[in-house]
Amino acid sequence: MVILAVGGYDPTGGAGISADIKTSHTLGVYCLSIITSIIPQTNKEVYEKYDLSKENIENQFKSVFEEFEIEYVKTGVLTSQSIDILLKYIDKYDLKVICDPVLASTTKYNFVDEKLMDKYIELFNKSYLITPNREEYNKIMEFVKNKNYHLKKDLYILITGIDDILKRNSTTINIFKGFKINKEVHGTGCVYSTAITAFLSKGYKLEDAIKEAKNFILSSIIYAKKTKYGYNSNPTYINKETVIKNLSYAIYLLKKINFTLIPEVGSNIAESLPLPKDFNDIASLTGRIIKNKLGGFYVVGDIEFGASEHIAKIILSASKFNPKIRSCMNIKYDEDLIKTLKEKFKDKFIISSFDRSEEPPNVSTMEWGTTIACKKIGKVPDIIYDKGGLGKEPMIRVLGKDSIDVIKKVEFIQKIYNSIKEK
Ligand SMILES: Cc1ncc(COP(=O)(O)OP(=O)(O)O)c(N)n1
Ligand SMILES: Cc1ncsc1CCOP(=O)(O)O
Repeated sequence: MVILAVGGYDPTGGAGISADIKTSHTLGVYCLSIITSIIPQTNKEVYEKYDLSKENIENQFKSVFEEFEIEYVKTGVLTSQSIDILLKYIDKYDLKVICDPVLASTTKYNFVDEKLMDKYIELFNKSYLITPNREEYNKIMEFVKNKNYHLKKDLYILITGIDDILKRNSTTINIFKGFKINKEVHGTGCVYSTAITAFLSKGYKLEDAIKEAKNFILSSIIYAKKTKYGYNSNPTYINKETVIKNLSYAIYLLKKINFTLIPEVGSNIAESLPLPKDFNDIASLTGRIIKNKLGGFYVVGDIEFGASEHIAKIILSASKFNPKIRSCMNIKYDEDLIKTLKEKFKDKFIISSFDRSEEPPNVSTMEWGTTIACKKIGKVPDIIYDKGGLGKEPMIRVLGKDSIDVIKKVEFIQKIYNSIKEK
């Protein structure tokens, strides 16, 4: 698959063409790119907008269309010159244009004047989809009304926000629910519209492309790159395939460990999609990891979503404190082990716990215990343990960013346990 991104260049890589290429590459789609303007900026301000010449943009278009067959084009920051050229190519190659009408930067630098707005309306009427945020949508509709312009009836308009509204011919077709994440990530809009374009190029129907891109953008916000003045887009794709592959490899690694920290109830390891809503967003073994009679263990069952209850509840609670924590495994409790980890490895493991005797009535122990353990230290620990209760085995739970991370922690913990027991 190939898409073309036409937009501005942001040297910090947060927005513009850099964000488009990162997004497309992450989604396995080859991204051609045409630069309209060079826009040095930070998360505090835009320094300038240097527009490339008509001739240079003409040659950029000429090169990509000479070298590639192109169906989908995503646009970011545009200039009059680049719109004039693009309009000709739309007609010549019957291009499907997804136009992200970037009227201004989040740092309030205007990219568009009235003359350019006229050009944008012309482009909208030759586009497949436009993806304005709510503010951009209102400005566009006010401009259209004031100038007595009209938008073509078959133009899809996705008004982006926490929830996104898909319209066509003034009719709402669908609403895509989202999450409010308190993190302003530079380039989010660019990444989102490019992700939609990439999924369309893979053959997704529009509403499926939007849905998948919405999930994608949440991961990219969660894993955004921290900068001096904010966060930059860091397109990250974690889907069911990613989770199943991680768990499969984690179990492969576990089998290479002399793993003996298996509780009587057995162990399970689980990993979730980003921001899991329920058990169905979390994969684990359908069985358990259980001891065999030779001092080793069996891995029982397959990897399936919705298979875990106890570990899933731990992940659901932990991810509310830190959405980067997507995996957990329960292992056998040992007092000396916890004591040693606390005393000698506090720089490697953050440890917290809960006491079952303090459990209030009518709660889920795993949800309540995990929440208590996180609140106690103000973050999600690497290890949550409890000393058991009436008919309840004491337990250690190891948490991490994914199941491979968890297994590597378990491997280290097992080595510490072995060294203690050898003494
Ligand atoms: C070169 C360039 N392209 C696009 C933008 C807009 O990015 P941002 O201001 O972060 O807005 P969203 O992408 O989040 O809508 C830019 N600043 N520079
Ligand atoms: C029984 C039990 N209790 C705490 S973890 C555990 C094993 C894993 O349970 P599940 O497979 O329901 O996550």
